[in-house]
Amino acid sequence: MPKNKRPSRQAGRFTPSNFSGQHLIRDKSLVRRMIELARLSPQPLMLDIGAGAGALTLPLAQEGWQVLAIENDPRFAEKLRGKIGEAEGIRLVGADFLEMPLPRKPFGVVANIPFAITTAVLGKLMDHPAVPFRQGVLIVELGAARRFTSDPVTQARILGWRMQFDLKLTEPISPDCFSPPPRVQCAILTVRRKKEPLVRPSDHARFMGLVTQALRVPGAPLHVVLGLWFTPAQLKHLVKLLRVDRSAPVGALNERQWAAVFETMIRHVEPYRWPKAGGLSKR
Ligand SMILES: C[S@@+](CC[C@H](N)C(=O)[O-])C[C@H]1O[C@@H](n2cnc3c(N)ncnc32)[C@H](O)[C@@H]1O
Repeated sequence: MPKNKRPSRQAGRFTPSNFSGQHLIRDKSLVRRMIELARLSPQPLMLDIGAGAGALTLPLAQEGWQVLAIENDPRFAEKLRGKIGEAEGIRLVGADFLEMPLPRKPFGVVANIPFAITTAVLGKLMDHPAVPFRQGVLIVELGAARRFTSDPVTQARILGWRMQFDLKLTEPISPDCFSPPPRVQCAILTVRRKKEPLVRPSDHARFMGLVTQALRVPGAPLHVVLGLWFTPAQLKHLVKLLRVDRSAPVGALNERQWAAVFETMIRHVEPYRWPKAGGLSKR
């Protein structure tokens, strides 16, 4: 049995489930749409994460991009190698994206990623602002796209991404665009690095330390949570600045308000009271 195929019981028999998320794009208009979106902020180098049989790899190269295609299933990698042949501008890596080193020069991503590792893939691209990821056009589960883009943001990790990047649920896509069709609705998620991040990249780890602790209980009242670090007088000033009720849930703050909380902490709270920097995955 291939490494990534988990057996599942179906109609009394063991059948391999599609654990690697091998839902290949079969609708060419979807490929054209993704390329159109990628052109809005082009990078010379594009990563196709989970390249499969090359539905995106080859059209991207034909449009003039240098493409780094990554595929960890050796059968697909071999098939794709044959298809690429002498085509220029494509490098194929047969590896697990989550384990491989990332390019050091700026890059974008255009990919139909396996849904099972969506958060891990996005984390590898966006947890650390020093990673030179600039923009992405990604097919993800509709539910995940909603979670990444909706307000309020109650998960520290997603908040961290949104301080550095604009994430947008661009459009829903029908499962019929894929073969075999996934059981869930899908969407195009576009990501673009902000020109002006809401927190300086050099402060990102410190910011993550604050929000990881502050959002442990997103429903807790703001004054109770922020009272861990701010004095009553500082808190009074902060609540006024944020224009919120001091009893509002801490998880109701938006990105700009979090930027203001952080800035106020750096300016007015004595460093020995700051929460420990952290909350980042390993690179
Ligand atoms: C949803 S399919 C997309 C295939 C192709 N890009 C397309 O759109 O037709 C996801 C692909 O990712 C590959 N894959 C799964 N996990 C991976 C990983 N950790 N690293 C690299 N590729 C992976 C699967 O083998 C599969 O080919």
